[in-house]
Amino acid sequence: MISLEQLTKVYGHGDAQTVVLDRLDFSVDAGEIFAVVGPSGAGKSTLAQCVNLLERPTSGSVLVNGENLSQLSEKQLRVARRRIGTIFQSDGLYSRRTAAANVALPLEYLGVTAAETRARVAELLDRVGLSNKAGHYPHQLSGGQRQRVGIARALALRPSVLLSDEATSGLDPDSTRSIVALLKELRDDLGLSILFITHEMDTVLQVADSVARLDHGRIVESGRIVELLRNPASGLGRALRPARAHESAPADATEWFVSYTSAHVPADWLTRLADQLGTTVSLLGASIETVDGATVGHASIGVTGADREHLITVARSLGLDARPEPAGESRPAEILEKVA
Ligand SMILES: Nc1ncnc2c1ncn2[C@@H]1O[C@H](COP(=O)(O)OP(=O)(O)OP(=O)(O)O)[C@@H](O)[C@H]1O
Repeated sequence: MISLEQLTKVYGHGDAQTVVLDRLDFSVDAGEIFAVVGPSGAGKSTLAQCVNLLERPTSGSVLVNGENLSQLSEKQLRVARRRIGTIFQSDGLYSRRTAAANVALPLEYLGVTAAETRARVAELLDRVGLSNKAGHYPHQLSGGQRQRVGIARALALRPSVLLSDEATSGLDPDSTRSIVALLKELRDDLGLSILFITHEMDTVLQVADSVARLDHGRIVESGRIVELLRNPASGLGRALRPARAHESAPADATEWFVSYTSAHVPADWLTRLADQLGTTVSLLGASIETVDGATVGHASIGVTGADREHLITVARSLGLDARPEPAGESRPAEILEKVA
């Protein structure tokens, strides 16, 4: 488990002082993938550097399994850092070393015997699905495969925390999906706490259990993905929803956004809504996602001439959260860009 307590990083002095991370408080449990998203300059890279103590926090703490890393000497830190495996956007592999030799590096630094190293490297390459590429050099591997070698190397010292800093950025969608699947396997099989820093919201939806949005060094919104998706008032929830194909509402209709958990609504909710309101309801766009085993639906509907409060009440009686689509509000795709 990794916990940040009031983590603060300030660069510069006096008038030139910049608060880059401002009292961050959150924990990533064992067996949890926690994503941090935010616009450029929000402080994501600084956060990654403070978490593995490459940068010392100005104040506040980073705790791994209860041990406060921020108070350790450099020498103690070198040992403590073994508990944090890190993967970056650039795979950081040595081009003159084979995949196996790259994975072996942290073990060599520690003076692990050659026989033990060979066995551990074979196990790690098997873990990331690359047993057949052990003798390949980085330039002979795809971007996704290189990233897998990087993950195997990050796991070499059996960390309890994996820090992923834009590790899927720049990968094609298939490679991203395969890295996402691997990270989930590692979460489940090894009980790793994974801190996943990214600017890609669609990857967050695929990989994370929880997410926090960082802006100007502050966490402005956070929560479990499933809760955010269910909450129509959540900005992160809206940004996380896949962009929907979307019709325009008829000229005499107002546009509403509804969200629901399938288990709690009748399958014919649209018909019932129209019946109970005694008006025309048209479906403009919809998407359904399965998150944490729950099926969460979202729909944009056009409603002709219904009273606002009455509509909300009727929708609620059917298990739907309804709210008017604010005029001129960005579509999810545009919100995604803002978050990115
Ligand atoms: N060594 C430094 N000295 C002074 N300011 C810094 C230093 N490193 C980062 N900053 C400032 O901290 C802020 C956050 O930078 P950071 O690189 O952490 O953001 P980011 O969210 O990772 O951005 P991006 O997504 O563009 O990489 C920026 O305003 C940056 O200029």
